[in-house]
Amino acid sequence: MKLPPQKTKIVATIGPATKSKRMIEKLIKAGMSVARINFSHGTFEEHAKVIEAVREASQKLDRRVAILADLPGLKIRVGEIKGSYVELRRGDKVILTTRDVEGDGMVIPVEYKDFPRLVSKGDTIYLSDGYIVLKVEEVRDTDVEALVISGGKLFSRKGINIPKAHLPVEAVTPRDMEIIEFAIEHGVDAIGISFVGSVYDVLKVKRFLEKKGAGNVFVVAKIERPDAVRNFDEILNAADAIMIARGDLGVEMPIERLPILQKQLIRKANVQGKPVITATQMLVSMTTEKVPTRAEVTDVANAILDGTDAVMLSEETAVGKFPVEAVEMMVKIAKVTEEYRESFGMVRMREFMEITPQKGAIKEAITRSIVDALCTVNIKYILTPTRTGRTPRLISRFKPKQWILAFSTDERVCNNLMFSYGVYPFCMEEDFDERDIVRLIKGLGLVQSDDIVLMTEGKPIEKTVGTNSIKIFTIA
Ligand SMILES: Nc1ncnc2c1ncn2[C@@H]1O[C@H](COP(=O)(O)OP(=O)(O)OP(=O)(O)O)[C@@H](O)[C@H]1O
Ligand SMILES: CC(=O)C(=O)O
Ligand SMILES: [K+]
Ligand SMILES: [Mg+2]
Repeated sequence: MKLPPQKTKIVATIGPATKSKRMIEKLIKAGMSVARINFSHGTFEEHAKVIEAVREASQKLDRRVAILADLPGLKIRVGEIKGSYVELRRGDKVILTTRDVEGDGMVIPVEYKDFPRLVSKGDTIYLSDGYIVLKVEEVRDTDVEALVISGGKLFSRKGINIPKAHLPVEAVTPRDMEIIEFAIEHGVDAIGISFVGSVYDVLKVKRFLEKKGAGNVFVVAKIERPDAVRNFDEILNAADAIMIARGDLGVEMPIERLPILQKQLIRKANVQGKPVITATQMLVSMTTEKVPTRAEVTDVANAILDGTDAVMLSEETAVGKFPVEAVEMMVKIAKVTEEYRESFGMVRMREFMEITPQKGAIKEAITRSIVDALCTVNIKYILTPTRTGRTPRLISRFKPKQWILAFSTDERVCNNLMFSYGVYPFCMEEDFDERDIVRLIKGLGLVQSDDIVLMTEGKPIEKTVGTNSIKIFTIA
């Protein structure tokens, strides 16, 4: 077998342009690692079909794909607009209303009953990730009258941001809980919590999952409001992974702060060994064009150099004209860029040692010592038997140039390793041992006699102990 050309993981949002089996197969072949379903759009019926199609295609092609269910959360949205969009021009007066109407040029429905209570005269309202800007002129019972400051095409169901408004503190809504139940029933691997405000949002979802016997579902905390940035350390600690959701974050905070914030959040997630997804507008011009802009290509490359585990596509694959090309483009950028990060290992480790406290876990010491070994011996693969996925994730944070082959008996653990840079998971039979691993990778042609590999172990092997040793050996 051949391992993928790139170690960076690719999250692709499935939508109208890609929900068919044929398109999902194409995305998988192109390199999609995670299929994201945005529950802000579409119906349960559609989503159930997508889930089934992803599982079928993944099985047919023998390529592992995780499924991420992204919750709507607290986002206020525009309702349905006649003919799917209206063109708003600078100087136009519009009425945003909570009345149940279909939108046209003058009247725009808003799907949030308390909307008029959130704004007052003079406030700025952003539509469609900040693409359109309005200024509030008058607030009435169900209506908000506003002036278009900066115009553009406004499509149905686009987001509304009012950075000044104080939204309810709890980000996880009753509707989100219903979606989580649906997701569990349909065997989704991971849940993305939108607009996380504090650690309690993460814990609420975690507790619910545990109660439902789905404690192994991955919880991805989406960082997209200032509260989440402020409470980031606690959120990171409780979540399994994070997403830098730059779409909303870039409206809720001064957009010019994004680049540095992205680097800071990625570094913190790396130190903790939690996968991080960089999301939104990465190749957005490919929604309509076959070739991305130089700035977009550079953005993808820079996110990888920052240490992101995964890069994400939204409208590019959900509604775009070139979804397969967008995934292929990310693969190409990743492949070329990753070659230039080799030397990061030691530098990063020194930084990590300065940040992490001395009273770290045994795994912490073991995974650090691997970096040293990789610099000393010509090691072909890092082999990690794992129960929870923790060990391969702790190694992945150093972004080694070797693949980390992970071996687990748990399908869900394998799927969730699809979020981690450079990790290739294999699902094993119960009670597998070192010989089974070597037999498997030899059989697949990944290694030959005389190749040197590094394996992490929990000794004694018959007991449930965490990883506490490494072994470097030559394949017989
Ligand atoms: N399942 C779907 N059905 C229809 N359209 C979709 C679907 N998923 C995504 N889209 C379209 O692709 C666009 C980009 O997707 P994306 O997931 O970034 O959504 P978003 O509306 O910007 O909100 P969010 O902040 O929740 O990500 C959406 O605005 C929507 O127009
Ligand atoms: C992905 C997402 O929710 C955002 O960028 O806002
Ligand atoms: K969402
Ligand atoms: Mg968002």
